[in-house]
Amino acid sequence: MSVTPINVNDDVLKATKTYRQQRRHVVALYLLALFVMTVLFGWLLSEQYKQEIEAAESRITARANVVNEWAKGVFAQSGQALFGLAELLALQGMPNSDNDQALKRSLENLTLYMPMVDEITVLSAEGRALASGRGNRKPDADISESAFFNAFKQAGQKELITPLYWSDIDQRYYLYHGRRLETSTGEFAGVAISSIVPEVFADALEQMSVYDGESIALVDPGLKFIARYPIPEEPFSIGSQIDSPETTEWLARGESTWSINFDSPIDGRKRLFRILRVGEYPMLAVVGIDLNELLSAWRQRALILTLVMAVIALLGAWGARHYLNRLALAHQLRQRIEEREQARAEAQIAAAAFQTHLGILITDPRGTILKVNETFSRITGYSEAEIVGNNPRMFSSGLQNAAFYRRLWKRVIKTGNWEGEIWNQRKSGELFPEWLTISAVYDVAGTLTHYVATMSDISERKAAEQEIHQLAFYDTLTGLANRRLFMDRIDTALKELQRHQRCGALLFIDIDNFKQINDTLGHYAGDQVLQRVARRMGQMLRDTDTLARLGSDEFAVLIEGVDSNHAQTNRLVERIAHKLLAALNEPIGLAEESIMVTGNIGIAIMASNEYGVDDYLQQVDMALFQAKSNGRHGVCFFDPSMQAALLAHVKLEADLIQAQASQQWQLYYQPQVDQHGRITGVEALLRWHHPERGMVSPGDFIPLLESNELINDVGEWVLEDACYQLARWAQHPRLSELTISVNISPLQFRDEQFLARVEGVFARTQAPLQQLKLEVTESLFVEARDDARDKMLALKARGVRFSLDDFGTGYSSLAYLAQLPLDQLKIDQSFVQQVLESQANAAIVESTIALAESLNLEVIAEGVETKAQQAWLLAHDCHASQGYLFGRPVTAEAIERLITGD
Ligand SMILES: Nc1nc2c(ncn2[C@@H]2O[C@@H]3COP(=O)(O)O[C@H]4[C@@H](O)[C@H](n5cnc6c(=O)[nH]c(N)nc65)O[C@@H]4COP(=O)(O)O[C@H]3[C@H]2O)c(=O)[nH]1
Repeated sequence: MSVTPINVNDDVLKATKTYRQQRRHVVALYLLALFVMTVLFGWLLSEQYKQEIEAAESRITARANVVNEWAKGVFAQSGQALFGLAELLALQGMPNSDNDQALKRSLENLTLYMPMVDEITVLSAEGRALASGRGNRKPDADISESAFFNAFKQAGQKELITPLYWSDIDQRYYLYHGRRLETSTGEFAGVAISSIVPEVFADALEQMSVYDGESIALVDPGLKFIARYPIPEEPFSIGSQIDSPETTEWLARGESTWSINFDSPIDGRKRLFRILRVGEYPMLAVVGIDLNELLSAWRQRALILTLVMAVIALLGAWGARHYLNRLALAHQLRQRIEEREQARAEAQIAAAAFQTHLGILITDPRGTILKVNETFSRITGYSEAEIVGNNPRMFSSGLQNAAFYRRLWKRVIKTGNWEGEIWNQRKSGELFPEWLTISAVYDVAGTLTHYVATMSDISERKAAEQEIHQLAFYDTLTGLANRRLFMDRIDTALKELQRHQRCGALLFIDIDNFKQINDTLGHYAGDQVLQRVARRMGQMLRDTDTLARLGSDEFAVLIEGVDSNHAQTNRLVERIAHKLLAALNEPIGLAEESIMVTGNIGIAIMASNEYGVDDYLQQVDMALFQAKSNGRHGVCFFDPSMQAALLAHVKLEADLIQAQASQQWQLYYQPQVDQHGRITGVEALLRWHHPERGMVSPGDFIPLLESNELINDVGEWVLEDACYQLARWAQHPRLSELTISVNISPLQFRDEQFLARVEGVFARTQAPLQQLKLEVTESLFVEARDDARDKMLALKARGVRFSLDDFGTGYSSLAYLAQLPLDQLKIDQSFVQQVLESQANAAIVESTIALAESLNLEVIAEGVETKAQQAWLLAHDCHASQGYLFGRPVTAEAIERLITGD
């Protein structure tokens, strides 16, 4: 089934995000439009307001100017009349009581022509009224002391107008306009005063056409009310004091015009005022306009605009809301589509998931199987029809007990799921491991609806794990534990032993000459030998013991918790070790031949707390080394003295390397005699002059030389020194017949470079090779026999002879003797020295002599110490001998002296 990948969740999220963004954009756009519209309307209204105010200002300014001019005209008219009067009186001179009638008439006439002037009076220089324009009114006022009158006495003061002035006589207010009268010579002659009635201003203002809300007022500089239109209601009448601190302040500033906006102190209405000083006269023209009335049209427009704006805002809000609704609807629609897509995708996924490589089984809450997938059928081998309706118990392997299942279900009920490894049974009856997950499924109300189990067949994985484990911890050839596992087991065993105060044992088993077996019989045979040996040893051990293969031919055994008694443990382990050796010694039948293997066992008893794994490994190693060194194919327990011996061994090894470097070697020669006791030859025996130890015997260091391959170099030196000796003796008539037997170690002989090295020695020394005998041991022929034979033949061709040393101690396989190019058998001294005491030894020696005779080989007995031994040997036809009886190993010079008698 192919499934189109749908990333539904991502789409839904993206769509929701876009929707929210769009919604935010619409709201932001609407608010922006609202803001712009508000700013625009606000600006429009403020502009109109400004225009209204500016228009009103220019209107009231113009009106104030008109009033100003008009008021000035009133005073100018009065001023002209007074001027004419003053001119007249200057010409005619001031009247007296006799001639004042003409002046009175003139004054009456003047008054008649100036309706705003109530009376014109002429005062004498003393302030006494000389004549008045009001008919026969008696001049009764004396104002000589008044500031107004006295001001005219100043020559420069021509004309002066008072603010509103209360006339006690007339009980009314006047504005007195005075003019200085002068004589023809210019001296102060008196004052002509015209009394201007303030009402005239009110009448004049009344004549003016004013706009609605407009007011025109005249006040004197002391803010006393003179006139106003519209006429104010009580208590404002001429002379009333107007309370306007702002105006008082302005007056103090001395400015001539002022526009201000405040509540009128007269009618309390908020007005825009234009205030002008009326020329130099003591009067202010105040034109005001009622702001309420002025702005009523503007307010109306503002109201309309606001309404329009509100309507637009509402319409916009409605449109935006409508759009948002549409968006929401579209979003919901898209969401629903996407949810449907999601559901479809989930269904697809569920279907795909159901067809997975995992086996799936679905049950109802009672455990009745409702459905399984193909994988489940394939794993179990049951078809769906065979499974559905059953209980999963049908797969039970029986390997898990009821308690296991109880725990499993307890966990499922508690936590909702369980997972783990379980063994089940296929239809075929085969048991198999599976990894099982059980999940409880609940509906939204929390009611258990199903159980879903998924499982995977882990038998292959298990097998692979097992294989990995096997490879990691077991030896592939023998199936035994490998070094890693063995070390692990020792570690664990040691802890156990220490905890339970018991003893255990470590055994290292080394198979002798396995390398030779491998080289001569091939690796396949070698492998077979190892497998057989492993099997046999395994049969000798208990299940609790661990048998391991640590290296090619190294085996080890761990014996755990044997006993708490050390001696008891020793005995038991020794018995086991001998059983193992005996098992090893059984002949092993291979395809073509049967071979014998031998081995050595080193044992360390593990008991105390003071040693760790490494210590015990070291101990068992030493014990094995000791067992091998003993050379008896036996068993050796570790004892502390070994450690010292090993150290000594290590020291000796270092000294040997030094010995070779500084040529601390010397050859001693031991005589070999014939039946007459005549020296026919010598055996070259190596001696080591150790700077501290003195003369060291080869028995102590030859095995060490062999173990680190120094034997090749030392052996070459021995051969070379012996050959030089031969070459020297060849020059001596009484020594030229002497042979020299040189010991050749099997390891030296087997070395690939052996022939080349020997040829080099021959070439360098030019020794008479027919006088040279190489002593080889039987062990040389245990393996690579053909190779040894070939080398012998090659040397034989050069005239070299061969003697078989230590005969009778080794393998003694007679069959090969005939095939080898030998010249002499050398009877080992162990037989010779017991020849008189042991019949068995005597029999061996006898048969060796007979064998040599039958093979046409010479025979020589070594280790002859007594005449009796010599006699016995001679009686049994062994004519050649070597031993202390004839001479100990000595220097070449000593041999020469012995023979030549010099
Ligand atoms: N008890 C007793 N011993 C007697 C008597 N006659 C001789 N011997 C000793 O027996 C050993 C004879 O040498 P081997 O069997 O070849 O045994 C030799 C030989 O296997 C080895 N060896 C000595 N020199 C060399 C050498 O140059 N090369 C090699 N590869 N091995 C050598 O060391 C072994 C021991 O040599 P040595 O200590 O020199 O010991 C010599 C000699 O001193 C006797 O009547 N009684």
